[in-house]
Amino acid sequence: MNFIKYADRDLLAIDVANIIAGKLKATLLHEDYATLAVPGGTTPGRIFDALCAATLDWDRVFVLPTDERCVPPDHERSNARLIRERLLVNRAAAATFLPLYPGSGEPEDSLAEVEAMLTPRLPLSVLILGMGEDMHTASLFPGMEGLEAALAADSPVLAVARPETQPEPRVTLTGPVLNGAMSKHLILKGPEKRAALERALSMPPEEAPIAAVLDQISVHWAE
Ligand SMILES: O=C(O)[C@H](O)[C@@H](O)[C@H](O)[C@H](O)COP(=O)(O)O
Repeated sequence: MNFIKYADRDLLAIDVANIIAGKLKATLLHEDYATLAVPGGTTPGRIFDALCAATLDWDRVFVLPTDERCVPPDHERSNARLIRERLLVNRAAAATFLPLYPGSGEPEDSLAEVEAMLTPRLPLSVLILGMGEDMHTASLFPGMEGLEAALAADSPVLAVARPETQPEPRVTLTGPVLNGAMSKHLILKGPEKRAALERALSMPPEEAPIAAVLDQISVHWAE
């Protein structure tokens, strides 16, 4: 695990955007396309604001969420909405979005279609993850019903029951898909999350799901 500390959150956002753009460009030098998975939450927006202006062949990039809340695509808690409003604009508007949830109905009803869409585009070229103070990542929450399955699943995506701390059911990329990304980045802010990450280093993924993806990951942190 490579831990990078930034002087402030703006510098983190600008630098991570540059790093991600560089990884995408490097992938596109030798691949027909690149697949970028990004988190929801309050941290990635500033990164998206910088990344969307990067000069690269966005028309050869697939963008998907690491997880999705089961809400309509225009809902304020929708990760698809966050990505469309903050990342898939400017030059990055040329990228192709791969939704994990169609925005209505039971998530299980569309999983086969999502899996068929996603599988040919794996492994992920670049992965950005966030983490909660409870050491969840994507929608892999400690104590969640179905967590063990999601940590070890053969399928790349699973619908999971509403985590206790969340208002809606989720769809999440599974542990092996996240951990198998070619370039992995964890974005963290605040002392509480740095402490939570430290704790996770000595915990099993069933108790600290972030522990399932820490192998060869770059952690980008600012106060
Ligand atoms: O859909 C989500 O909520 C995210 O994928 C989730 O895993 C997020 O990354 C963490 O909760 C950290 O969120 P912050 O960026 O707000 O700290």
